[in-house]
Amino acid sequence: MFQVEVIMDLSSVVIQTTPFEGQKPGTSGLRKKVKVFMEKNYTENFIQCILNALGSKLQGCTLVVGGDGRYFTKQAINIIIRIAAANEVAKLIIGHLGIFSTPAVSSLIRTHKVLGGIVLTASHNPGGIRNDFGIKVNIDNGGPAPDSVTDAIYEETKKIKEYKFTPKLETDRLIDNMGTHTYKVDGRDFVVEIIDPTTDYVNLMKQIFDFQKLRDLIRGTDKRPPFNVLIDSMNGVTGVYVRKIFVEELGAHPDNNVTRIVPLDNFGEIHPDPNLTYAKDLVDKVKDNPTYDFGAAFDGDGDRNMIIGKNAFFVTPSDSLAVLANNLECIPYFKNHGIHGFARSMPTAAAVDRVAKKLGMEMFEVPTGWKYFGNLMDAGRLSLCGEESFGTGSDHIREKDGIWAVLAWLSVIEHKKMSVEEILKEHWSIYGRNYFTRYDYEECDSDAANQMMTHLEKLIASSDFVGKTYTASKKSYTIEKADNFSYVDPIDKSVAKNQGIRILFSDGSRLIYRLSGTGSSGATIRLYIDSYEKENVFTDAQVRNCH
Ligand SMILES: O=P([O-])(O)O[C@H]1O[C@H](COP(=O)(O)O)[C@@H](O)[C@H](O)[C@H]1O
Ligand SMILES: [Mg+2]
Repeated sequence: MFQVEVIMDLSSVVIQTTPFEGQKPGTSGLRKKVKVFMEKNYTENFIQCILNALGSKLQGCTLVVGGDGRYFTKQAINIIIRIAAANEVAKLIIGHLGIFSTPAVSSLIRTHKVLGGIVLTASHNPGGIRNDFGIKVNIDNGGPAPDSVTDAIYEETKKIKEYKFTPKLETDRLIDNMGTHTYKVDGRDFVVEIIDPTTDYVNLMKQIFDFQKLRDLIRGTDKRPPFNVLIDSMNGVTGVYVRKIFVEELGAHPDNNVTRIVPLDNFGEIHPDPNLTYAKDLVDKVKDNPTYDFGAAFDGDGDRNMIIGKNAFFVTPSDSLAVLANNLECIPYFKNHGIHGFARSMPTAAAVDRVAKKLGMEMFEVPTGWKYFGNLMDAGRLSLCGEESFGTGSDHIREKDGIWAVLAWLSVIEHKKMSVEEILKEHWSIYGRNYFTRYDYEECDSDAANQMMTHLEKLIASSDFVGKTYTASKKSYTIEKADNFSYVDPIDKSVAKNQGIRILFSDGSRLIYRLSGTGSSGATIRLYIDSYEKENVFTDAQVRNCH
């Protein structure tokens, strides 16, 4: 660590620009192909619009900046530094080499009590020069910006005429070394602090979990053999955190217990998305080696997770949420902070609702997007939430958190002294099972996808739709209700409309159609099937839901 005092007084300049079409943030920030972000002024415009949308809070503020290290991260950071300096931002806290996982940004914003952050990621979308980049804004609670903020940014992008820039501020290799750099820009102090991306986050995890118990689980003790894990970072940002937490703190073996833990700017040409399709490598390794008791994978920016047990026994994200909800006493954090309610996104299977009911907890159903959980957490009404899209998290931060989810699962396993499969089977025999499947239709024509949604909307509005009965595999399903999901935030009363077509059946089963908000081109249609069984709980979900 070092301090650099740059005495020279730098001046900012104003550069003329014109708006770009389509700079509308999606579910989780602006995601486009790298080559789009590389167009002259494209990234500069968007950054200036973010700062414009911050309004009077901008002057003298501190922002956290970093991301999953994908291609174009360094170039984007250099642009952010020069634009922030010219716009009277007082300080940027940036991860060494530009690296911060999304959960780490959320944590840093909270621990440093700063105005917000700029997260450079396209999450699970492939990286590299031919693939995706993304820019996302987080607000002062550490969470993704709500619609009101992203709408304001979008409005700015439609009318931008100029951006401010500090051309002589030398950014070359700035993020390669940790330390504090102080500049004079237009007579004001401007500070860039480059920090270790792991320190704050590792400390947070140590406060939440019992690291000694987790170490005993992984290393084994006189009384129990080592619990053999395989943690797969999929060449994404979690690699640096996995090395610190699993290898250095918890004693996992660097060759046998962790894999793909060096972040690569193209994720090694894979799709860094932890699911059965894209994390097949992990699934195969755990299947082929019966000594593995557990496997987990994360996405590019570290907020998603997938959990599998011995023989690659798969835990759906919806079940993962329900199991954790049922076992929070295994995690020290919740003993200290209490448990204040659960939530899930609308398409997520309703397994957690049953746990909430049994425990007498408040339960919320929100639109897809982690940003919808923030207000409830800030109001002290939500402790644990999750999404079918491989997101699980708690009110320790305001993002979903992949590493947290794995440590939570290991805490439950340590406490219950049961395997992943045993835990799931016990859960289903108590609560019944929500069989869940999702089908994705990617890169569809956008107009055609929109027409399909319009058609569905008309269909569910027809007078004889509700009450219709369908029979499949000797079971009858009667439509009880159908709508296009809309949500009124219980805290600030903001309204989110058109969040997906829901067809709800009288036994609690559901069919949901929605357009994804995270792609970078074309449309992705998602079809979700959630079907509840009280008794028949041990069938394959694909088989069950295809009937
Ligand atoms: O991409 P991430 O990991 O930030 O995940 C993002 O998108 C997911 C949905 O994606 P889609 O709109 O494609 O269904 C959301 O569930 C999640 O809260 C959001 O952060
Ligand atoms: Mg992600």
